[in-house]
Amino acid sequence: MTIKLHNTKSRKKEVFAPIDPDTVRMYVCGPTVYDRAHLGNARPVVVFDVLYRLLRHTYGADHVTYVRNFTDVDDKINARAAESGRAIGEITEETIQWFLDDMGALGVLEPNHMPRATQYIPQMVAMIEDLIAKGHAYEAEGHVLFAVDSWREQYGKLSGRSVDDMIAGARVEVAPYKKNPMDFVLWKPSTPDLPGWGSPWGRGRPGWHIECSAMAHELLGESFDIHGGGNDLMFPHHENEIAQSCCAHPEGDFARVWMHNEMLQVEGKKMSKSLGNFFTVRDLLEQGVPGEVIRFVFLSTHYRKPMDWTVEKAREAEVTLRKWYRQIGLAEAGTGKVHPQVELELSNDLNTHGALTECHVLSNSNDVTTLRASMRVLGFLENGIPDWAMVPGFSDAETGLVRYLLQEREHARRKKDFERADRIRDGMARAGVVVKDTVGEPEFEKTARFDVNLLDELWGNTP
Ligand SMILES: Nc1ncnc2c1ncn2[C@@H]1O[C@H](COP(=O)(O)OP(=O)(O)OP(=O)(O)O)[C@@H](O)[C@H]1O
Ligand SMILES: [Zn+2]
Repeated sequence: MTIKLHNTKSRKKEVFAPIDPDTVRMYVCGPTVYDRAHLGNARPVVVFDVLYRLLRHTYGADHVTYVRNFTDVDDKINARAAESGRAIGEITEETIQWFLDDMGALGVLEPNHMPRATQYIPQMVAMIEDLIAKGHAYEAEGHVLFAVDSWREQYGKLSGRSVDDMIAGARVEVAPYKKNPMDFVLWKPSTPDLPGWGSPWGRGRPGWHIECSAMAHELLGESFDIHGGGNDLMFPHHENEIAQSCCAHPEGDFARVWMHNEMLQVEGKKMSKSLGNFFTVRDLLEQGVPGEVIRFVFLSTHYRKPMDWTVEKAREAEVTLRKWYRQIGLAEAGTGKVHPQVELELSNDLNTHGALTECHVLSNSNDVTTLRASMRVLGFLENGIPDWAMVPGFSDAETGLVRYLLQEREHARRKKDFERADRIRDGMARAGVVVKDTVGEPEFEKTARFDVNLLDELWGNTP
């Protein structure tokens, strides 16, 4: 199967061929951990999870190495600690767990490596020393800065800007110790109250960009296949990652394919913490929106298009998923093969919308085993049919049937005819009725595979 991916670097869809055919290597920029992930933050996580799944499906589960970092040293974290009076480690630890729980609820697989920046400080220091030695960085007032002029021709290629345009257009911090306003921080000094590590330039901490370069190099080498992230990171973060990595390791070419997802928006503006127009993934989950519904809404739009979250989209997604789960449950469907059209759509630059459209076709033709396999490759059904897909509510007639059968079962039990009691219980389970024996009256619920005909039959066949 040929996978085509849109490469931001070439601005084209390219046929994907891994450097090492035995192991595809990809890196995605992870969150800075000081607060709950908002819905926008979840978009790249879900998008690159689908890519990870597609690569595993294509090359084999053990032939993909996916790295997604945690930025656990950052001024935003320091600020949060200062204002809350809590320890930094406590905040980052808690936030990482929140993140993993929330993304898990969206059906996201854990990457193979989730490096934390604070565990790679020696590698960052070594890389910075190397950059200084090669003439791409300089020390000034306890800071180390990357000298953009040392790489002027290349800098800005990913985002398609020239250094001069960037200087004119960007709001860059013009510190007196910078030789060029575009120069960016690799290392900065820490005061005693801030986290810091010993270095040749005194006690300090790394800049954000060098973190990703160092972790990617350590875990994936100087050339790897795919680098992903939101398109808001393209400049300056990714541009700076490229500059650092290519200058420190000129023998490699850092990432071959650069993929960027578009933003989740709220009324035309990026959902972001700084704009304050956000709600968290946890908010939605607590409102009772199932994680798989959130996932479905994300995958209904191509990752390179901006999108909104709407209640209507969530409702439609839920109705569809319920229908599909019910079909799969009713048929007690095993897992067949992923439909070739679903593979084709996903291989075409992750056309998840097209893949879901094909799932609709499979549902309409009641090809449930293929539907099941196809949904799984999209990251649904990971833990079987979820509780929320249970069909709510019994009609009066159905309730009458269930009550009658429960009475019969109770009757049999009293007469110690346990075989009959069990037959009734099992028959009800087959018909998709789950009975919970509680202290008073037994409670019962429908599952997605509820079938009134089976219940009717049981009623007729229970002597
Ligand atoms: N609205 C969004 N849609 C899609 N991805 C987003 C959105 N906002 C942030 N991201 C992604 O989430 C990750 C973390 O971003 P970040 O911590 O900068 O969030 P943010 O809300 O933009 O914060 P801030 O407003 O403080 O910059 C990045 O990979 C970024 O690309
Ligand atoms: Zn990064």
